[in-house]
Amino acid sequence: MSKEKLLEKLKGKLIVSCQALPGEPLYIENGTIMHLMANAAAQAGAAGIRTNGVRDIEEIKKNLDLPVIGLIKKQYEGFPQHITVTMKEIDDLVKAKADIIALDCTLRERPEAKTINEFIKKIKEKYPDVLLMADISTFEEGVNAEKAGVDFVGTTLSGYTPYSKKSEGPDFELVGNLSKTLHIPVIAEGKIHDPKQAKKMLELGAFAVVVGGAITRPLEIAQRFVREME
Ligand SMILES: CC(=O)N[C@H](C=O)[C@@H](O)[C@H](O)[C@H](O)COP(=O)(O)O
Repeated sequence: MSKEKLLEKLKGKLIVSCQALPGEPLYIENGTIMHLMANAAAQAGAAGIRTNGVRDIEEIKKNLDLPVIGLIKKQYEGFPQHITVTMKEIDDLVKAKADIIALDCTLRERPEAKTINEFIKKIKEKYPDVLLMADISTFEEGVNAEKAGVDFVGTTLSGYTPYSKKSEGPDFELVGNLSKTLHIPVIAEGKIHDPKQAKKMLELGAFAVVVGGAITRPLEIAQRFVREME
């Protein structure tokens, strides 16, 4: 799919993150049901899917004709990043035909390439046509990712790095500031728990909105009910 087509499909729309990691109730050792989650999202009118790992990307792409943002969660000893950290994961995601590849674009030191800018340069040299979504946690990281040449910036990691803003809900301020400043699409992601919050993200200038746990993680949803009723 061309970049123009992809942008047209995703603009102003909902992207549903369908992920289950080892240890989570919907994770299956020898199989997956994430494509069923993705089918539900598609039936509801979502415009894209975000998912983890080659198996789920391939399974979802077999079933649906929607753009897939792919990532591989894997941590390397001595480094804090966990979303698409080395070229091995990029190679696997390209092979799995992810339409967009999401990767940690924080400014922390990483394995292989010393900096994120070096890593992005290497990826674009190896795969000139690949589309990259920078998962960032602060304004500075978003600005840097745009300069480094990514195609989308997502607020995925706000609240998940030791130095980023901690709050219960989504980071409206970061989405608003990045949308005003960057020239590339900003994707609002992280802790968006109800439709009004998603709509507000669009009003703040977000290009598209990723919602994960509030739609696809039943444990998380049930916990919110239980906590509220205590
Ligand atoms: C921090 C991290 O590892 N986030 C992951 C990134 O892919 C996913 O576990 C989240 O579900 C996703 O970002 C969507 O966010 P939320 O589930 O809050 O709607």
